[in-house]
Amino acid sequence: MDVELFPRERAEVAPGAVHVPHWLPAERQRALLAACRDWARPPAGLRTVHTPGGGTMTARQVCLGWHWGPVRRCPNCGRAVRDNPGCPGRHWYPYAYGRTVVDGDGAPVKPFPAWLGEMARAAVADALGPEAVPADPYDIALINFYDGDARMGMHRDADEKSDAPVVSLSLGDTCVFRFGNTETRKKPYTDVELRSGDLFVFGGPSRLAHHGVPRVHPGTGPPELGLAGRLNITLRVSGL
Ligand SMILES: O=C(O)CCC(=O)C(=O)O
Ligand SMILES: [Fe+2]
Repeated sequence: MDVELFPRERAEVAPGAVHVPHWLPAERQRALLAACRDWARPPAGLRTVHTPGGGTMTARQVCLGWHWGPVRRCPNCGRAVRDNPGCPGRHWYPYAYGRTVVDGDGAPVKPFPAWLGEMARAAVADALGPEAVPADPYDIALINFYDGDARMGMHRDADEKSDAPVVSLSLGDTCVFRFGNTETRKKPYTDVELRSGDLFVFGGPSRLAHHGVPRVHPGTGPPELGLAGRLNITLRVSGL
């Protein structure tokens, strides 16, 4: 139960970017968490991601439908991407969607369930209106798990061919979600508090806006959910 003095209201943070507080009721949060726990198990389970720039992501990730990872071969010189830091091709197209966990156990990516696609469509309709629901099916889920000091740097979700809105659902600990602009990683941006059950949708002119998670507040999730840390599920249309 929310016991806030001032109930949190839905807000359009930028054109096409809408925050809907407590979109998922408690029992749907529990069901989604149970599904995430299954997806996180091997094979093709939760893994540590090495970013295109050579860093290591502190949030661990599992993908459904399509796996987001390094392309196996550099399109420029044909060598394995991580073996050729000097090759300019590395900077053109280092990461892409594929069907196997090339940077993990090599297993096929887990399927994207139809019910998750239905949830994404309902989320877009609620947040942006029925006319914003894409014709193409949602077919990618990226599930990020934040524990300890995990966070996520400012980036754009730009590896999809479709411009369908991205749907983001949060479970567990509250975080600061920074939603910026399409031009730079820097200001102007708006900091939004995402709590367990919150929905955030970004499409239209905000589809390629930079965003990130500068902070997660440990121990702030609903105790009855039974999750230490934060899970974020982003649902996307690949257009592939
Ligand atoms: O954890 C979040 O709220 C954001 C995740 C994200 O931006 C991504 O997976 O691309
Ligand atoms: Fe993102």
